[in-house]
Amino acid sequence: MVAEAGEEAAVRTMEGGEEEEQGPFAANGSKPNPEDEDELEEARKVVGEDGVSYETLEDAEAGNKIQAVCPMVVASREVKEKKKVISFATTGLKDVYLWIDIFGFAVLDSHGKVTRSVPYPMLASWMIDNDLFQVQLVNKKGKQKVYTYLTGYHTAVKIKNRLWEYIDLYLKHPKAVEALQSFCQAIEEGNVVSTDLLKEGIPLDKESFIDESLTKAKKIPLGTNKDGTPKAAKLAKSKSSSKSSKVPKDAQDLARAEAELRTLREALQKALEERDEAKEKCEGLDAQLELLQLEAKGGESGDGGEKLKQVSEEAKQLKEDLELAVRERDNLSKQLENAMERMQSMETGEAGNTQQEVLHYQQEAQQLAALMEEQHSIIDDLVKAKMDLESQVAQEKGARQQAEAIAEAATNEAASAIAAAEAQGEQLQGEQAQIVAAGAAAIMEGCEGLRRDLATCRSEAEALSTAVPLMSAFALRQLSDFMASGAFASMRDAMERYKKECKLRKQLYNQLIELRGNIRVFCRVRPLFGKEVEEEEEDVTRFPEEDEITVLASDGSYSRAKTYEFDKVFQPDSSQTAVFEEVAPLIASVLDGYNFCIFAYGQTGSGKTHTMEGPREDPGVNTRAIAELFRLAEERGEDYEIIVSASVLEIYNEQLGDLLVRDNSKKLEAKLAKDGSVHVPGLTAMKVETPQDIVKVMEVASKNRAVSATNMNEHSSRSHAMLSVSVTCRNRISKQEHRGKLHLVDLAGSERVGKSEATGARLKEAQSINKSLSSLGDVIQALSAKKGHVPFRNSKLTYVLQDSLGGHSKVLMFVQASPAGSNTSETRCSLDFAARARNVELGQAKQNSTRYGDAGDGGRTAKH
Ligand SMILES: Nc1ncnc2c1ncn2[C@@H]1O[C@H](COP(=O)(O)OP(=O)(O)OP(=O)(O)O)[C@@H](O)[C@H]1O
Repeated sequence: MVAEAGEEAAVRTMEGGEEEEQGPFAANGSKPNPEDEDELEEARKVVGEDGVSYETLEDAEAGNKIQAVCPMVVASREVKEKKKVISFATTGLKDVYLWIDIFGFAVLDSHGKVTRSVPYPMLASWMIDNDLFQVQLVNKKGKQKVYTYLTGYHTAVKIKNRLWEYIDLYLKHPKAVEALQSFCQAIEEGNVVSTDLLKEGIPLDKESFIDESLTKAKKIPLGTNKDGTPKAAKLAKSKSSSKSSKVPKDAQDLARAEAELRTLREALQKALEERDEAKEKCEGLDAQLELLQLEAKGGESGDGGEKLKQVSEEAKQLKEDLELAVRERDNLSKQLENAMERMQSMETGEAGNTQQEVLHYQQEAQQLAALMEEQHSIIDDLVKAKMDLESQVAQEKGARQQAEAIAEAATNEAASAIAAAEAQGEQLQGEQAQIVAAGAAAIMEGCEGLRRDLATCRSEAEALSTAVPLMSAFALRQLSDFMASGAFASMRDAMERYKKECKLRKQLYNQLIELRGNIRVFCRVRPLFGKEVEEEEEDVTRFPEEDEITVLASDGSYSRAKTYEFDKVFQPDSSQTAVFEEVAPLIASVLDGYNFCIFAYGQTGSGKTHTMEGPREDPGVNTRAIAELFRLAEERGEDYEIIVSASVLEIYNEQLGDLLVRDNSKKLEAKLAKDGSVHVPGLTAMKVETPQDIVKVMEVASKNRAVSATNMNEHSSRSHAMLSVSVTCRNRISKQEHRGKLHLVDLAGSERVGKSEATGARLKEAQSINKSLSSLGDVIQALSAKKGHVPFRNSKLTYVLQDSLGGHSKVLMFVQASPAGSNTSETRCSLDFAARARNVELGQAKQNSTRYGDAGDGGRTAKH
């Protein structure tokens, strides 16, 4: 067999090279095209594995030509039409197509290449068992080989149906049956079937085949052939000659009909036999009756009367039996007639009906098959899904194995790394051990030295322990001798003298600065608080000596440290009382008719208000100063009459305001009197008779003071506030009157505009503050440089402070400082300013003293 030979090749071989010749199974007689040629050429090269295929055309020509033709004709036709007749999957194979024809079956791969083709004669048997399609082949030597294909149930059913479809078509087509019979017989006998047989064969184009088959099936009754012989017989013959054990469906139906006919014939035969038997019986009875009738006639003459009666009854019975037999006979005759009729009809016209029935059954069977197919397609899908899952599982397994292999490799690697590390560790341990040993040896040596030292120390200590008591006793003796001697007394005297000297020196210094009229400067540093503590800010202030302060760099280093000396330096823990103690001695001068100005300078939040005003429960300088005034006045006795009044002036945005009236929109102007004193016409002055009165005054002023928030301090004062207390002290006896003024000024914050990040109204405030404070700086500068012109008029602040800074007043400045590192530069600016101010010599203060009645009292009289 030439399993690979294509249709054209096969025909050529058989026809002796007639290329134009078309094989009998060529689809509609179409001519082959070059592409088909290529495909077929390709197909020829494929070698079957079963040992029954032929490799070359020569082989085919050498023998068994015809056997090669049939499958190849079918195969090439299918290849040509590129039909995927049946597809199935086998392990390791993809897109393999299997198809079966009446002449055999072939297997194609996805490219349409024939991988195996088997002619019908070699197909010993085939069967479909669930998902398996099994073919048993037999080669020329009679060797059997079984091929099993995994098809899926649905595919298996397709295979079966297709096979039956072709067989049905062939069996319905007389020419096909003839061809099949001759073909099979020829092969069975080992003859080569002539090509003419195939040439004369019927086309396998399915559509035309079906039409033609059905037309012919109508025209040619199945019961007869063209030559008039009963077809069943021929079929039986063909069936017996075929190697296939399968019986066509029509043949089965006809066989069934034959069997039925046979049964009916047998029944008819039986009925005829029974009829003959009954006939015989009837004839016997008639004869008996006749005889009896004769006997009856003779009996009437003698004692034959009884006998006649008996015979008559018997005859009556026999008659009844006869009638029954006749009915039976008629019945059987009728049955026989029916059977004959039925047989006749079967033999004549009912074959068509049977055919119809068969077709009907076929249709039903097809419908059932379609339903089955549906189910099988679902099952196929499930089988496919299962296979997919299995392949996935296989993949997963592969991946897992790979992962395990990687893990194992990693484990091995880790193990070897650990081993290497251990080895290295051991080596390192060895090295370390050597180092440790060397170190230990050195330490031991050191210890030995220490031990020696210790022993020396111990011996020295022992020596000392004996010496110390002796020495102590000696020292005590010396001390008591010393104390008993005049040296100790003189030393104590010296100490006391030294203290007196210091006090004197201070007094002299105070007198000196009094004479010079220097501005006294007290520096007060507040403690770190709130945010500064939370953020752990650096405290950049140090106090190396009394009344000295050092400001470090903002990071707390001494790199840019600067030390200042002031008249007094109050550290953060200084109390309000301690601060006022230093102020108190200066207050008395107010009662003596001197002007005294205390002002607090410093950046926002540095403690100006705290020092001047202070909280109610721990008041600052203002309250304490007034209280001191009243205390001093009281101290002076009833000879003195003290008249005290207070006013509070605000300078806000270069405008003067009265803080003792709620509506301070009234414009105020400072006036400089001829005597050099400054007064503000229209400014409210409140009589103060007790220290508590001044507290009330300050509360009113505090409420009216312009206060707004900035990002430097939660309640930053944005204006300068000046509490002016006028004190008139009259001596009732001498009629001497002293008029002194105490100005207590809480300046606005001195921080730079840039840092306050103020905008809009706040910016204007800051600019005004800057202007007044820089004017103050200029005034201080001019005063310290003893310049002829002092620019008091440059700002409202300096103008108002003119009578304090202009030479007739005593001035004390509190420079307030923050210890926080973030405020370092502001602190330095303030301290630099204060240091300059301290150098200012205002000259000796002028006492305002007149005779009683020489000048107006300017206030109401307070009697003590
Ligand atoms: N010596 C101090 N001891 C304890 N707390 C202080 C001290 N000095 C200032 N404070 C506190 O620091 C905060 C700021 O002080 P204060 O209002 O007096 O600053 P300021 O210089 O007057 O500010 P502004 O220029 O905004 O008026 C206040 O809460 C105050 O109680």
